[in-house]
Amino acid sequence: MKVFKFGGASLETIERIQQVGKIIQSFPDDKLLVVISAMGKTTNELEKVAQNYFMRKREIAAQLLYNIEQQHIQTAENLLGTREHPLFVQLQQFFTEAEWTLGEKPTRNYDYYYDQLVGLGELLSTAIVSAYFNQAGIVNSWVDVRDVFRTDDNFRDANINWEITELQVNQKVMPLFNAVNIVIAQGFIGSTDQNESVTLGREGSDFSAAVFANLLNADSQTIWKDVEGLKNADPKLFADTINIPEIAYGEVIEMAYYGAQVIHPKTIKPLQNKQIPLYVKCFLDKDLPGTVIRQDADNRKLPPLIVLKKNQVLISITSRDFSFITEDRISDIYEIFHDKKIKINLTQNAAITFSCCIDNNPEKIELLIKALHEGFKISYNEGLELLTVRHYKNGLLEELTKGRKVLLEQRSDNTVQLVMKLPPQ
Ligand SMILES: Nc1ncnc2c1ncn2[C@@H]1O[C@H](COP(=O)(O)OP(=O)(O)O)[C@@H](O)[C@H]1O
Ligand SMILES: N[C@@H](CC(=O)OP(=O)(O)O)C(=O)O
Repeated sequence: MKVFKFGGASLETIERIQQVGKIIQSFPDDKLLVVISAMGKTTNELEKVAQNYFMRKREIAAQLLYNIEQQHIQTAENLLGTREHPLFVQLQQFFTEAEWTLGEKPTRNYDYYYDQLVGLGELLSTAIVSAYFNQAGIVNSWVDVRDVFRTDDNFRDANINWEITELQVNQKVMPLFNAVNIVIAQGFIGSTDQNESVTLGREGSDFSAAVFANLLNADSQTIWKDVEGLKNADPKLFADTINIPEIAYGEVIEMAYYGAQVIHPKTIKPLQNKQIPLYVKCFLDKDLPGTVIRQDADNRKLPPLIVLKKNQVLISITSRDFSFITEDRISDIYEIFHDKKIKINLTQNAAITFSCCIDNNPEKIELLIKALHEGFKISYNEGLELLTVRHYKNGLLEELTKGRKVLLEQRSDNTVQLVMKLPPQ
């Protein structure tokens, strides 16, 4: 058994969806559990639907949803060559459910409604791809992963209940492989014991695939991307990046943790726990060697690994009365961050100041400052970059920091982190 994951970029055009079909057909002897994300940037569009709905701008939300509906129906028709197919009834049902949600007056929090609406992208994409594959002779079964992945109700970042999910994988997914070699499931979503839809965090489909790989005891997981493999830096941000043929789980978990937006940080653990290798391959050219991520990869040949997080804010939290920022106060500060669901990317302590670097999310930061304001004086610096380099070399750091002012620096033997300010434009 192999687990494949195809992300939004691989489903962006009709040609790419057809290419995904060709990749799958080139594994005729394998059982494949195929996890699929929403097409292109659909999730971003659905986020706008959720935001407008919650801000009581229901007409705008309905219009945005209608646009998504038209795009998907057109894609489905282009792939199938007809509108006379049960797929269109299934798509209509998904949209009707979303319209019902839009018709309700919001009585619960935003995260709940977000999850009822935003997971729609994966239901649509998998239904379309599954129907198209079956018509093209790539025989498969479609599964609604909300009947399989049981989670808690931590909406927008739900946690898998492994015990129940394992049971449901065995009862509902395994038997499908008696009739077909290919099962298609949605990434990113699951459901609570109350049958409420949840999402697992943005870009969470890599993790969904890893959950399946773990519970199906797969031989391997492959994430099909628009890049030739895992590189030492994001090729969209840096020229002359180097492809990494093999790398250990531990290095990738660090890269993802520091913000490398290529693999979801939660993906590695379920694979490492069962020693399942993770391949990163290019869907544009499946014969490129790509990258293998596994336990005993030789890390000695690794180039410097560079992760750049843009749009950062450095917050300084200072005690008002010159009292020290001791463990108990730090614990209070962390509790506030946890409560506001804000991830801290880097911290630094001084006698009366606790500084931390976070992603710039103005709404969350406003709430954070309000909560911290009572006990502390707050100052912050926007428009920053957080650069992390593992296995760094000094010459390289000079090059990467050229023209930037370093506001904060932390170094260990093999990792350096710099918070930097760009020169004024
Ligand atoms: N270290 C890295 N190696 C390769 N790609 C990277 C790296 N860091 C960031 N990326 C970016 O990840 C993108 C692919 O991931 P993503 O867009 O999430 O794909 P998908 O949504 O299709 O799963 C690439 O286009 C590349 O710009
Ligand atoms: N569609 C979701 C989940 C996901 O993982 O997508 P992708 O594989 O395209 O990054 C998102 O955009 O967050």
